[in-house]
Amino acid sequence: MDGPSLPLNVRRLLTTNLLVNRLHMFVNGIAILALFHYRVSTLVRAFKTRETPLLPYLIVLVSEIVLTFLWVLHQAYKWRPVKLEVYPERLPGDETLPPVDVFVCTADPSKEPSLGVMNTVISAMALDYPPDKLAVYLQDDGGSYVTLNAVREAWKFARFWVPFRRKYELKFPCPVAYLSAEESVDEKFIGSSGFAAEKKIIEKRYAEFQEALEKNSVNASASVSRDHPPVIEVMTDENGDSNLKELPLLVYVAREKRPAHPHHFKGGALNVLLRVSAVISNAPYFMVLDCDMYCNDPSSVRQTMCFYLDPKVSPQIAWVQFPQKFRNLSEHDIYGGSLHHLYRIRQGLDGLRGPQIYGCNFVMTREAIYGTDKIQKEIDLNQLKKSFGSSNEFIKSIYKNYKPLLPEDRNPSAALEKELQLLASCTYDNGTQWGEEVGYRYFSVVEDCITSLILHCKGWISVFLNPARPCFLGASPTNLNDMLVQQTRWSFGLMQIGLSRFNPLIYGPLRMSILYSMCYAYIILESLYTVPFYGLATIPPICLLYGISLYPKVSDPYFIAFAFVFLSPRLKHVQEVVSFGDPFWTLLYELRDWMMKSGSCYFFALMNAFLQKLGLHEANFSLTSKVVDDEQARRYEQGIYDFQVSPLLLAPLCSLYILNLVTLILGIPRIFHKADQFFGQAFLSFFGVIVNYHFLEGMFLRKDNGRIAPSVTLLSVAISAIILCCGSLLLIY
Ligand SMILES: O=c1ccn([C@@H]2O[C@H](COP(=O)(O)OP(=O)(O)O[C@H]3O[C@H](CO)[C@@H](O)[C@H](O)[C@H]3O)[C@@H](O)[C@H]2O)c(=O)[nH]1
Ligand SMILES: [Mn+2]
Repeated sequence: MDGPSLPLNVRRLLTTNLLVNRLHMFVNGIAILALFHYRVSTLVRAFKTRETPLLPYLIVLVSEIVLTFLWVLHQAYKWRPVKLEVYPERLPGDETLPPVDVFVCTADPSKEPSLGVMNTVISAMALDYPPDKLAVYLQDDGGSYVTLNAVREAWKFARFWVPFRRKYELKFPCPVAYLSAEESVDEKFIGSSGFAAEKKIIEKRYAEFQEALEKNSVNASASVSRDHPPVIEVMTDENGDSNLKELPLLVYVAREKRPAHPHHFKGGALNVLLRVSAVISNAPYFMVLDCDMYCNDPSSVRQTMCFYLDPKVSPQIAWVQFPQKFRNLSEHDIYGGSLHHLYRIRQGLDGLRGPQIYGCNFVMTREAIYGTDKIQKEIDLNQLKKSFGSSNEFIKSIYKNYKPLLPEDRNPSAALEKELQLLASCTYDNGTQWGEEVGYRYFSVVEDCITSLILHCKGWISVFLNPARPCFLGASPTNLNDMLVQQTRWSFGLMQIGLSRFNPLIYGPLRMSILYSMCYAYIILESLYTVPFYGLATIPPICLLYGISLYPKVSDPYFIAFAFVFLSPRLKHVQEVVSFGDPFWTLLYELRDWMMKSGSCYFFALMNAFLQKLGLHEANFSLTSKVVDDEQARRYEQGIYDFQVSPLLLAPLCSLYILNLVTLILGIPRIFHKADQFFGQAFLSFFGVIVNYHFLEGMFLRKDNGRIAPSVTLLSVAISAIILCCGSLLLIY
């Protein structure tokens, strides 16, 4: 018999990767040391002789120090790669599964169309989990009647969809995914006449549902309100004709919003959901979904139970994280939407303390996010109110044997209504520990990263589950502007943390291992790449123009060290991409993305974070649009860059490109006459110009709408001329 003897989860050390990684670290580390030996000795000489100008030399040195610093931090990810596997089929019977609450956040029906959001909600209701142990909450930050009506329509459709999905054990919990699937997804029942008839009915009802939502969405953007009281509605059975026991709970929540009160973006929304759900269903575990991330595999929550029902590991685990995967990626994923560059290395985190929270697609324990694991039984009520706020009912809910207030018919009593209004009010947090020590932390616009940093520092661990069949599917930005804007927002949020007392280089090592602090430090300080990027994209080309050599001659033995430090990370990249099974051109796209981020997103993130420190900039959350622009989508599909990008984000990149191109052309005579001396330096610019060929195309060769606007090109020419002049003045004379 299988049973207690068979493990629910297995952790495998990836030995080959581990060996390759450590070997690379060792060899590359030595080459870096040789490089710095050269730098320091030439600098000392330059100080004495004053032959070469010092400033350009120092800038290049600082660039190399920052690059090395980030490289060292990055190695922590590669130290101990581990893969986790789960066996949900070995789970005990349904009666032993714990309840789970699902939280979906949405903010604006004009940017996040209702049909998509409702498909996410319905897919969560249709998970393969006992319906009486599943509750789905939709938090609407738009406070929009369009969304509320859509939820009511979704509830109507779910009454048919959920039992249908369950009865035929369909592998697709999301209606639109099931109905538009190309392959035959239900061949198991294809012969049975009952199934065919039922599927027809479902198709018809889905069409009606879709039509109702379309009608309902006409005034979507006008329906969004920033000034409204809390609205909470539990969907229920007005006519008494459906069996509520077969359907998970569905609750619409719009927290109170007032212009004068900070609402803390998604972190604030999730904290309201934690409180509201506590007095309605109070499951010990909750799952978070973004509104465009539907459930693709019905077994996702069960898979997480392979950890939570394993007594050996469960007491320390705060969350089980799935990756974000996307259904709309083209073969040429030019904007790096797959995020594979992240997932390739994240295996290393499981060998340490586990992955960060990636915002959605994870199942977490309330205990961890409340911090109640350390609360003693005899603690005084006033003390608890200071932490958790004034609601007695909520405080009762943090104890194990609490019975939530919602009656079986799902019609809230007046007392419950009153409690809900209090818990979803915008002043509830005031004077409490919410956002500070309890719940999602408000400190940064990337609520996920700061919250996981703090929980990891408190001793919690997490695990990363990346099964072959994606459990959740979302939509990735398919144009350059959205990609850059999103990245700028993330990087800004991370820099908020990096510039605060939570800087993991200081905050981390006191509370967790050095290796793990390095992982956090890397993602949080990644924006620092902008420093060497600007340094190396301006100084070497300008110096080339003036015949100042910054790198060893090709005949110099030190040249090998430089060449190695340049080449070996490229080769390591090849190894990682190939062994992960990504197509070869991923190498090029990832390199381009990294350069675009470094020149644009990281730069503005760093600036804005400094400005915020000085009180000159206010943190904001620019929602990514989930509405698809057909022309842009077509270009993305064909692998053609769409440069309809805010000039602010684009001009720095174009300027750097022009600068390198021009200096390279003007420097040709020098390169040929003194190839030995200038090869390295010229190669750097050459590499940048070749890798970023799409900029050349966008500025000078393309004629379509997606090209770089001539005004931006002109502006960039001017900027690069200014950089050239200033650079020459400052550095040469
Ligand atoms: O004030 C807000 C802002 C956003 N959201 C919701 O948050 C989710 C994520 O917003 P989106 O604009 O899609 O941002 P992304 O950049 O795609 O989000 C990534 O980055 C966020 C911040 O780190 C994480 O919360 C997300 O889970 C992660 O997918 C969406 O469902 C929004 O509706 C709110 O509910 N309230
Ligand atoms: Mn999103």
